[in-house]
Amino acid sequence: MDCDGDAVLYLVSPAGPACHTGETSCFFRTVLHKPLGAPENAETSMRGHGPVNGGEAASDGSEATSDGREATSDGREAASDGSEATSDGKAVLRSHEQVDFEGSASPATPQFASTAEDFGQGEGLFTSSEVNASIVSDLWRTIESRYRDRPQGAYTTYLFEHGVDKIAKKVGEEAVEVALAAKNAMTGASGQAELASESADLLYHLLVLWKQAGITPDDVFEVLRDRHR
Ligand SMILES: N=c1c2ncn([C@@H]3O[C@H](COP(=O)(O)OP(=O)(O)OP(=O)(O)O)[C@@H](O)[C@H]3O)c2ncn1[C@@H]1O[C@H](COP(=O)(O)O)[C@@H](O)[C@H]1O
Repeated sequence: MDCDGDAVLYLVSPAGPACHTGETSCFFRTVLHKPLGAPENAETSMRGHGPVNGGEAASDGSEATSDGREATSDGREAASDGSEATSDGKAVLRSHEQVDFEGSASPATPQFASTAEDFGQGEGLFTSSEVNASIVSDLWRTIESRYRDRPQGAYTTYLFEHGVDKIAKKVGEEAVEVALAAKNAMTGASGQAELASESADLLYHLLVLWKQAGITPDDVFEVLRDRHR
């Protein structure tokens, strides 16, 4: 409850989509902040789909963007230059609002970015890695819900039901597969794709192991932060 007793904040776990876009929550975009020391008038970036400033629904059920442009039928939004956002349906939005970091902002026309270059990769501001890293927190939330709800048929439930020995064994197997894939990756692009895939398997099983053993990604990230020079 807040200081004057007129607002209560509940942390809930939705059973299904709570957002009109079909997302579990309305808060599915990631905002990347300007790094300390970056120049004045640096831009903020957002990841997600749907209108930036709460556009109104069009008659066909699609949504208009804040500047009146209409979303595509599959939920993606058209960019001002006619290009569309990412093919996985998660358009990448980039607000060109000028932010002075004293709290005031002057609105400008929102534009839509779909490539790493659009995010300023190479400019030292925002990288696609920072944007993509949000999948780890999404995956962690799913793993937590599997631990809590144990839906039948889910592979994560299967792992939790078999316990720490099974999960630790899977982590060991996946780690060996990563090591072998790394050897192949040295000889070409297909090996690199295999390494990326095996690494994803390892990361997933590692997150499941953390959950089973009672630690969180934050516990690990704090260790990394402490070590970082
Ligand atoms: N990221 C993953 C993920 N990565 C790998 N795997 C599974 O890990 C297994 C690895 O394959 P293996 O051949 O080594 O293992 P297996 O023979 O299938 O299983 P075992 O009998 O050896 O345990 C495969 O079944 C993969 O599907 C994953 N399973 C689930 N997720 C994510 O976890 C979330 C919840 O998934 P469910 O619990 O399945 O709903 C979703 O977001 C998924 O995308």
